[in-house]
Amino acid sequence: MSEALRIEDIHSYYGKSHIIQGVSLKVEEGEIVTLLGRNGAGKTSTLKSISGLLAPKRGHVWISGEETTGWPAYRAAQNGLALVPEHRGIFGLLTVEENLRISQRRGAQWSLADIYQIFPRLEERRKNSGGQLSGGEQQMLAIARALLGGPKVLMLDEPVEGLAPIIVEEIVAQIKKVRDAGVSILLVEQNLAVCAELADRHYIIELGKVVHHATAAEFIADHTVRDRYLGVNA
Ligand SMILES: Nc1ncnc2c1ncn2[C@@H]1O[C@H](COP(=O)(O)OP(=O)(O)OP(=O)(O)O)[C@@H](O)[C@H]1O
Repeated sequence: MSEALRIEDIHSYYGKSHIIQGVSLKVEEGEIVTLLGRNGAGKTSTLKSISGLLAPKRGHVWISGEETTGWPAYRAAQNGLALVPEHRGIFGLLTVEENLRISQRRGAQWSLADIYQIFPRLEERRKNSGGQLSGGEQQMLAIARALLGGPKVLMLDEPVEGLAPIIVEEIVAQIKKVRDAGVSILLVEQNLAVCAELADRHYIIELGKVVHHATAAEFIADHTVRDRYLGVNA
């Protein structure tokens, strides 16, 4: 198996605040890996450090074996990295189909037909404006737009936060289909049932440091980890 994403000893700051303090992790090709932790642990800042939205002061980032450390976000995106941020970033005044068409990259492997196969609701809603969509549909549109850029690695920041259980199930199934289509995924998510269902491996981060790493089976078996690091008795 080869590595889709690797970061090593990343240190990032907001002003003088040393927020990310030496994070290392990897996502192998075809894997879904989660980054877990309490509020403020540094999960979003880690994704920003990988994508180039927050320039790390130390450490290294590789995407599909190519070092992209310090690259601006648009260049990392061209090299196969996509980030779907928490506040979804879709165009509310454009229709669903317009939102998709402006994200299409010439030569990328995803067609609109491929997208509609994974997200049939988007096809049903293709003439509606982005602003008319439910929260779950907006999340699907945000993921679909990211895919049209042809990423090798997709980073999702809390994709099911605040959504009804039935929509969560739908999005979980869609994320699996995206993985099955060959996209490797780094997932930040607070819903532990979703993480347990989707992921091959988990990293837990606390105060900007990775404090625990577990395979899917270890994570499901070891309830003390959830209590200790995540503050839940799940
Ligand atoms: N733009 C910013 N400027 C200064 N400090 C920030 C900024 N963004 C985040 N922080 C701080 O950095 C720390 C890590 O935040 P981050 O958003 O990465 O955490 P998180 O694990 O994603 O948490 P959450 O689940 O609440 O989103 C927090 O203490 C937060 O207050």
